[in-house]
Amino acid sequence: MAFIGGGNMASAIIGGLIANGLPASQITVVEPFEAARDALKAKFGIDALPTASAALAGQDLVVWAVKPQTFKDAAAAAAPHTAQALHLSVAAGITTDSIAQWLGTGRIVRAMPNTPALVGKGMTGLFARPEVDAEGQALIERVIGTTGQLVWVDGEAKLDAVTALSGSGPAYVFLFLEAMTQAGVDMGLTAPQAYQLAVATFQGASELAARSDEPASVLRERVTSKGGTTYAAITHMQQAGLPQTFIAALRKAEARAQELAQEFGR
Ligand SMILES: NC(=O)C1=CN([C@@H]2O[C@H](COP(=O)(O)OP(=O)(O)OC[C@H]3O[C@@H](n4cnc5c(N)ncnc54)[C@H](OP(=O)(O)O)[C@@H]3O)[C@@H](O)[C@H]2O)C=CC1
Ligand SMILES: O=C(O)[C@@H]1CCC=N1
Repeated sequence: MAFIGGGNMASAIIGGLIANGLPASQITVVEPFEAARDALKAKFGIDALPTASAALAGQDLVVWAVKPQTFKDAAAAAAPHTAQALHLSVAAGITTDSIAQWLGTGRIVRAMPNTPALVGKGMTGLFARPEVDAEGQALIERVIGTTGQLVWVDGEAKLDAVTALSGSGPAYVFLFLEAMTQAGVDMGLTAPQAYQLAVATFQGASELAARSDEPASVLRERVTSKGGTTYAAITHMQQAGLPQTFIAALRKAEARAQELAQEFGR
């Protein structure tokens, strides 16, 4: 298989594949940025190519891990060498109609992964065009399955929702971690203590939610003793409009995904 673009997201998927036994020798990467090529060599022993070439011919699967802004140019360079392959794109916003036009094939799956894929805890939304058969979908599941969980969506527009929720989502969690750590420091904890408390709280609460049959609202109520500390904090958050702000923020991310399709699509 080949990767076009060898940055953050490509490294996350390559890391999962290698950890699950795929030899690095079976992975070809095209990456114009020298420092990124050096990182691939150091991390995985992969000698990435600086430009697309005939070395891409005969690949079963080509993973597109370039930024939306550079997809069209990267496709123009690689398309002549990849006509036979199944294609997997992780680019935010870029529609499979655009990709099909650039590559001259409709055998495309669009994915929206997230960076916890780096530690095997990724969450990926997938959409397959009708041209992709069951065998192709199974291959994609084997590849993405090495990075964590996956879910297929039945309409391509839903991938913009996946992008807003789980694709960008780790950044929201990190923002909360930053704020909780700051609050801990303000209250007299050391920064490492506050950070450990915040990270462990997210880990524990997420695990509890994942294992519970009850909705998050019930789990929240169980923490919220009447007239207690949690009540004081949650009431402040609700009065400050935090839930509505959060929902509106995700809609901004969804809208930006739609804009990317307009700006950088065909
Ligand atoms: N980061 C994230 O959390 C997520 C990202 N994505 C998507 O993944 C894609 C990649 O993002 P990310 O990995 O963060 O970005 P990176 O910038 O880390 O990686 C993209 C790499 O592609 C290289 N590149 C640029 N042009 C070409 C080309 N013509 N041929 C081959 N490679 C090229 C870039 O080099 P150079 O720097 O020189 O331009 C860069 O190293 C994006 O489309 C993004 O929407 C999806 C889900 C989550
Ligand atoms: O911010 C972005 O555009 C990409 C897509 C999802 C996460 N990072």
